[in-house]
Amino acid sequence: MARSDSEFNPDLLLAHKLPETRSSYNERDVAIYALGIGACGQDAVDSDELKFVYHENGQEHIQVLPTFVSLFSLGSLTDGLDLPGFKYDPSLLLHGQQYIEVYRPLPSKASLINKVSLAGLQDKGKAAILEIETRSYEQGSDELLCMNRTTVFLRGAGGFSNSSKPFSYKNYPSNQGLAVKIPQTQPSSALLYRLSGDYNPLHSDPNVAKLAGFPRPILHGLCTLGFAIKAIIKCICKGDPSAVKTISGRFLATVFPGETLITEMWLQGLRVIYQTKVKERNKAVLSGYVDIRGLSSSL
Ligand SMILES: CCCCCCCCCCCCC/C=C/C(=O)SCCNC(=O)CCNC(=O)[C@H](O)C(C)(C)COP(=O)(O)OP(=O)(O)OC[C@H]1O[C@@H](n2cnc3c(N)ncnc32)[C@H](O)[C@@H]1OP(=O)(O)O
Repeated sequence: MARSDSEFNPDLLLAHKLPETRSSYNERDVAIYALGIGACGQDAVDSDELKFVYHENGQEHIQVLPTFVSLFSLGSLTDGLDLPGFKYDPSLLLHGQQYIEVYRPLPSKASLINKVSLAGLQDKGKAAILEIETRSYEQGSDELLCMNRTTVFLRGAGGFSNSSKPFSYKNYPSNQGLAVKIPQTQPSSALLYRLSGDYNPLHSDPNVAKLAGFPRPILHGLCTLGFAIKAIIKCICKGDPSAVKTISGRFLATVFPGETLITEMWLQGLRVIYQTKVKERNKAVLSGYVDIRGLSSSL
């Protein structure tokens, strides 16, 4: 892996105000996203999943999976990594965690205003951790639709503060039985998923992947998250995507397109604890929790 030639000035970085961004999506975007996380991947008429890609039974709108909102954080940094007090090699960046809150039913098309802020910065010695919060509103509405907190793990960028008291900032408070096999990812999964808007060549270009220290392109973290949460919606929420209130996930290890993902889940009250493993390597790659609004009485 190449050494990072990074420079951090936490005071400058945290004082920087990030601009609002605008974005929009339509039903085609919603369907392409669902296909990218494997909806109907094993069965084109899957009765639990057709509604995410097609107007099943004449339904008026395609239903939106809650992890779709993770795409709203992709354009958070309009100037890429060009931030004051921050110099970093983007090829060494890995997605560390994703936290999502969905406040209202998701429309199948919308124009959005995204308010972006830096929510955290930590010096972990060998790495720096940066957290970016994106609060999304429908244009013309004062009501918050959803919130994403994206944690990026910046390899080689730690050690910018006093090692006896490493820099740590966060602007928010810190907070059995069911197992399901998720259909395996496809060798082309990252190539399809990138069409939802994350064109980082780490996921498609073998040379870029090698420079970043991987034998071949790796799967987008948010694609793995989408697979896992879709399984929870199927198994626990009886197929109802609007039952999901909050999603939290930490990416523990890389996934290669084509590997089989198995998600185990445990229901504790209205919280689902989950862990996703790559079957071929018996390796945990993602863990976290999902808070749900309620369970239907027939469960
Ligand atoms: C300014 C730049 C921002 C740009 C942002 C743009 C907007 C948003 C876009 C976001 C998308 C970014 C691009 C997407 C890329 C991807 O999708 S990459 C694929 C998905 N991610 C992965 O595959 C990563 C898988 N995980 C790993 O490989 C490893 O877990 C790791 C991240 C390399 C860390 O492992 P390791 O170095 O062994 O760490 P540890 O020694 O275990 O721990 C050190 C400390 O770091 C904390 N930590 C560990 N893992 C994470 C994590 N995933 N997230 C957050 N924090 C982590 C850990 O707790 C340790 O801390 P302390 O306990 O305090 O010491």
